[in-house]
Amino acid sequence: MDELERLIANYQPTEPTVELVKKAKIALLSGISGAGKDTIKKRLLQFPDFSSIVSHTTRAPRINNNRPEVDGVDYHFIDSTVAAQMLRNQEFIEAKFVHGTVYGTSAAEIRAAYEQNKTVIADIDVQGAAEYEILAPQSISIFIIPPDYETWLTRLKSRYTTEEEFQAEWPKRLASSVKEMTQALSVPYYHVIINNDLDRAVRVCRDIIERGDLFNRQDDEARLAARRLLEHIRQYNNIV
Ligand SMILES: Nc1ncnc2c1ncn2[C@@H]1O[C@H](COP(=O)(O)OP(=O)(O)OP(=O)(O)O)[C@@H](O)[C@H]1O
Repeated sequence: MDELERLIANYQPTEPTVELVKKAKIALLSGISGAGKDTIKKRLLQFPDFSSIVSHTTRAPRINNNRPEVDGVDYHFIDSTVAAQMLRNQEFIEAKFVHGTVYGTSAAEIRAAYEQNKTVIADIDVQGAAEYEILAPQSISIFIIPPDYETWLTRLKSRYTTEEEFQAEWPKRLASSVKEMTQALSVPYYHVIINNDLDRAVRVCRDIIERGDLFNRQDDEARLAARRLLEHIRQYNNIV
């Protein structure tokens, strides 16, 4: 086991960090690939009461959706020496070691937002949101879905220049989308948002974040829509 792996295996956040995470205002945006997480997050960040959580990673920046990742926006790109130092200083809320790469969220990201009374927004997978539910049960978890199967495919395809490129990526996206949606629908804490009209989706997101963890009929209807969409995805792709 190398030094970084050992530091992560034994990692514990400080007590003040644990406390901070439990009282911060946190909104988590999950959803299937192409549902609109990034688009909605960017719109929310235009309001002064939101800020984003940018994670740290030791991996190199790469091209994402035809765009090179930007330091400080997509991730804080750090080397192994800095990562080891941050781990020793207990600067992270949590840290992971995935295929030789360190990923972590620094407490400073949340502290700055907390001191300015802002809500932090993170675009996170269902597994990550489940971990936040334990660390920060007050966080608001939102699962974004496209309005229907055809619209989803059109939006996903719009990212690729050729049909071949799309087809090469599709099996991976399809499998992870079915998995993410199935997991999201199996837990009670998600507010589901149908991203049809973008302005409306952003407004609903803001309303949900402001009103806290109360669920209402609109949430039930959106959950039903998510179940129907999942059924359609399975049917159209012969997934049993
Ligand atoms: N309400 C909307 N109406 C029309 N197009 C939309 C809407 N929301 C998002 N889109 C478009 O759909 C595509 C996918 O959106 P986005 O990149 O935000 O998805 P994502 O959930 O972040 O995906 P991924 O997890 O794969 O990065 C983009 O081209 C975006 O411009």
